[in-house]
Amino acid sequence: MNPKDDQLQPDFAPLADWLLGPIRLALMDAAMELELPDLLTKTGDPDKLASRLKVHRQNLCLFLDALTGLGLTEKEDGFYYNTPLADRYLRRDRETWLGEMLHNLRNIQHRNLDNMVELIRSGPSELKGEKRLESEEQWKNFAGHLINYQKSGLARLAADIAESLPEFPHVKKMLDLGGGPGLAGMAILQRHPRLEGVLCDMPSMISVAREQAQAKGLQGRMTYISGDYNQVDLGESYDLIWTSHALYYVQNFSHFFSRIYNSLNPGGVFLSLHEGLCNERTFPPYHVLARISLALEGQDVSFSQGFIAEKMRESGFAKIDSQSLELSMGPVWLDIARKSETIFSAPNPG
Ligand SMILES: C[S@@+](CC[C@H](N)C(=O)[O-])C[C@H]1O[C@@H](n2cnc3c(N)ncnc32)[C@H](O)[C@@H]1O
Repeated sequence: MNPKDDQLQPDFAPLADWLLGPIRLALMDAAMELELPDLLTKTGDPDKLASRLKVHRQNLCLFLDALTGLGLTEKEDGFYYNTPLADRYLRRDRETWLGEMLHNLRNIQHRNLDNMVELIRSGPSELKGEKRLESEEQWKNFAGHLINYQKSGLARLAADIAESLPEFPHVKKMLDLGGGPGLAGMAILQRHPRLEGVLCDMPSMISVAREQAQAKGLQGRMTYISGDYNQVDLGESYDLIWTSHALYYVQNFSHFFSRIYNSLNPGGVFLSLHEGLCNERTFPPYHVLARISLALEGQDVSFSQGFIAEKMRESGFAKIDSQSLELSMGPVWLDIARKSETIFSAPNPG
């Protein structure tokens, strides 16, 4: 073999790195179980931490050193502090606490790791109840985690996107379709004092959303459509429809998008934020890996790139613009569908 050939071989660093995946997760889990991010706001002294937690001091220090390697703590002169990451997302007293979301997503994303080979050999078997993605029971259990997820960034993103539309000053009525606890739609409402909001979701989510609207003082500006969006009347005279990560349960896209089209006023805008798999459904890796457990059990629901924009076009929208956005949980496509070629942006919103 030519010695130069050896230099052309790939490094095995990725394989070595994959071994660390379960270790990283176990460290984060243990930190949350010990409620360390909360405790570290009171003291970073390992002696005090060990005595408060009633744990083995030396092992606690080894563990804290590893958390520092992971990026959840910083260490200085033997004292430990939360990094901004741990401080914002792993403290239970923060409204951006993601503990429940991480727990729920782990249960979904990892649920077939132990029987992966069996699923590859035999294929999916029939799924019942809560395990089915369209089950209301499942979404009911996820309401709390969706609240914190939306507060951690999605709500602001939705409001930024809506506000950036030239039509926004003239928008009077909007629909948040499959909006869960509704904080994305409510954030849009908070950017526009005359806007009325409608939220469509399953009954159990609607009751959570009512509480959220009340807490924000938006109860007088919100109404609700409770039920399966394939069946219920979606309402009419919208200027804006927002939907994110919610179209997986649509039974007939052509029919559904025609209903959306008809529910919009002339000049209305339909915004969709969903992933778009490409490279023969192998990319982006985040979505492909995060959803392999679901896909193997027969729930391969991810959208392919361009699918939603194509359905928008087919249902009569005159102008569709698509752009990709980097979110914390993988890249997504924002598809903006307009009923009219010309953008409605009269000079004075009145
Ligand atoms: C992944 S969550 C997304 C929530 C929110 N749009 C977001 O981006 O955070 C999916 C939402 O779709 C709702 N959903 C699922 N099937 C539905 C259906 N058939 N009709 C109405 N809503 C549905 C769920 O209750 C849940 O709130």
